[in-house]
Amino acid sequence: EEDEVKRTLIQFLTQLKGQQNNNSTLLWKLDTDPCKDQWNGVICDAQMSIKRLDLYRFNLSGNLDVALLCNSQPLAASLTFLSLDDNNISGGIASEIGNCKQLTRIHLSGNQLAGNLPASLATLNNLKRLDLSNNKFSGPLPNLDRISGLNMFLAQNNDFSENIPAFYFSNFDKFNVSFNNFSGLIPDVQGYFSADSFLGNPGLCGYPLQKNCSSQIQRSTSSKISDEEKSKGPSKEQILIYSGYAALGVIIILFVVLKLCIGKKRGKKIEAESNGDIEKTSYVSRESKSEEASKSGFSVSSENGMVSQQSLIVLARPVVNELKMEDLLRAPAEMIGRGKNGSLYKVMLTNGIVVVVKRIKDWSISSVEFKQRMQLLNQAKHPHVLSPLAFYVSKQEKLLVYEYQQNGSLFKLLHGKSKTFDWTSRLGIASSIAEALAFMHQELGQHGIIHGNMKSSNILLNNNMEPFISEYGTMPKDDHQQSSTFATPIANDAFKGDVYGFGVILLELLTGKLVKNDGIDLTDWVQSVVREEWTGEVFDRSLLKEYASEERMVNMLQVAIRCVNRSLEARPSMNQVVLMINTIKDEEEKSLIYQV
Ligand SMILES: Nc1ncnc2c1ncn2[C@@H]1O[C@H](COP(=O)(O)OP(=O)(O)OP(=O)(O)O)[C@@H](O)[C@H]1O
Repeated sequence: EEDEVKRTLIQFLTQLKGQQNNNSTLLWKLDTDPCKDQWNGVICDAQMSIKRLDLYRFNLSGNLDVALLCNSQPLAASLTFLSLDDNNISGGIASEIGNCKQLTRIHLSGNQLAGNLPASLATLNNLKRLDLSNNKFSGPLPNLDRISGLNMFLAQNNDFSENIPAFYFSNFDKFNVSFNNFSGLIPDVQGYFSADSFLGNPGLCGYPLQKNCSSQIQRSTSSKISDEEKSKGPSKEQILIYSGYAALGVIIILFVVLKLCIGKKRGKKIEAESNGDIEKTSYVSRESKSEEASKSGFSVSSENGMVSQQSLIVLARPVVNELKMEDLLRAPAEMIGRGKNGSLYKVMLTNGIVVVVKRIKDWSISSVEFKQRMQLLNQAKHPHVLSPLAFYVSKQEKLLVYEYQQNGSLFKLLHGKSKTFDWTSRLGIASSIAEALAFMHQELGQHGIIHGNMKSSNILLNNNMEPFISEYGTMPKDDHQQSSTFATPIANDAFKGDVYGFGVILLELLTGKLVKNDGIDLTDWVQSVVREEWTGEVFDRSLLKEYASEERMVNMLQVAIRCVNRSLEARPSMNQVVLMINTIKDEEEKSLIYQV
């Protein structure tokens, strides 16, 4: 299978390279490994699956053969990202793209790609970002509104035609179809996009363009009708069908009128019999509403104190498909935490799924910004970061719904009663969390989103004891920070706060000690012990008992100490931390092989 994947990739990449391109740096060879030997533009995950093909500005002038790529089952099952931006590639998008179901991003901008888009594009349910701009694509757009998570669609400077289908514009942060050949009425953009997104399409009309639609559409429809009328009058069959419809219409109207008369008579009778009852019923239902709300331990209120009608926005459809606010309010719940930035409830839904609802306190972020933040968090998915399943936002309330993690937090595991937590597992957790945090910094740093509250109670463990960073990007910031940081690149210092938090988690993993113990701060204590050259005293006794390698523990301690350095500049970036920890992990793995 590995050989087949390699062969397919080489064929795909060689076709992309084209005849003229003799760029010898693009070495994709059968006797090497795409992941281990780091083929140009091929990016793999820790499990050595090919995740990304990033060939942006590779000076490629060949042909795009998506069918080849997506007909390879292992590649189709792993590939999440395809970027060929700014090359000189020709060809089109074959319908086999629909097999590459894991794709979240497709970037094909700035090439010579042409032809119609296949309908199968609309079956890529995980797709978030699609950039087809600056190519020669033509024909109508498929109905991409079926992809609920799509939040970027760029198709400017092509030759697309016909109507623009409706999209969920409120989900989008970028949308551009300017300079094409679209025609007809622009769908309702709900104020999310300006005329710039639609300019340069002569046949397009309506808001946000300054071109009134009614006259144009009326003209075209009336000319169509008169053309049809001119071409032929109604046939005999048509006259028969129309008169049939008319007769049916008369019967329906008679039936409705009859029903109305009977209903009115009955209504009058009931009203006369029980005059005060209507008042009573509406009062009871209001009361039962508030009863329902309090059942779950939390209720959602709007300005006028009533249960809000705004709905829950579901992000992870397969897990909590169709979850509604009423389901949350009705389900039995138990409060499991009350921190400085909100309370946490464990909620048992009627379908057996257990979720956790975080109610965020005192965060003066606007609803629009909060929604944008949720969308960005939902895009930046990492296998070791717990993404919200759904959220609710109003002026008064901000709720986040997460999947409940059976095995609790790393804090509980380290400091709770059961202490069967060996060195290899600790190393595995450190490495997974470091990779996840580095990934999130890279994906969301440019939007000013960091974790902001890295600590062992925010590292959760699932059934298989796999770790997850929870509550990423949900930490309210001070107001003065708030207005200045959101949606703008943030200073390096903010990342370094997360690096510090991660360093403290490493110290907890190495020492098994609490962050604050009898007023003594763990970082101060570790640093003082190391200064006195009693480093061995630092480590958790259970690690020493299992004869874990002291050399590797010392190396890890050095990483932790660098992360908690008082000077922000002296702290490494999370990418550097990942490299250091993975070197230690590699050494550990090699030593285990030798032991076997
Ligand atoms: N999705 C979840 N599944 C299982 N346990 C969770 C989940 N989310 C949080 N917890 C646990 O619930 C407890 C309370 O969490 P909460 O977030 O309220 O407090 P905290 O993490 O201790 O502090 P902070 O408010 O600063 O985040 C913690 O022990 C946390 O590990």
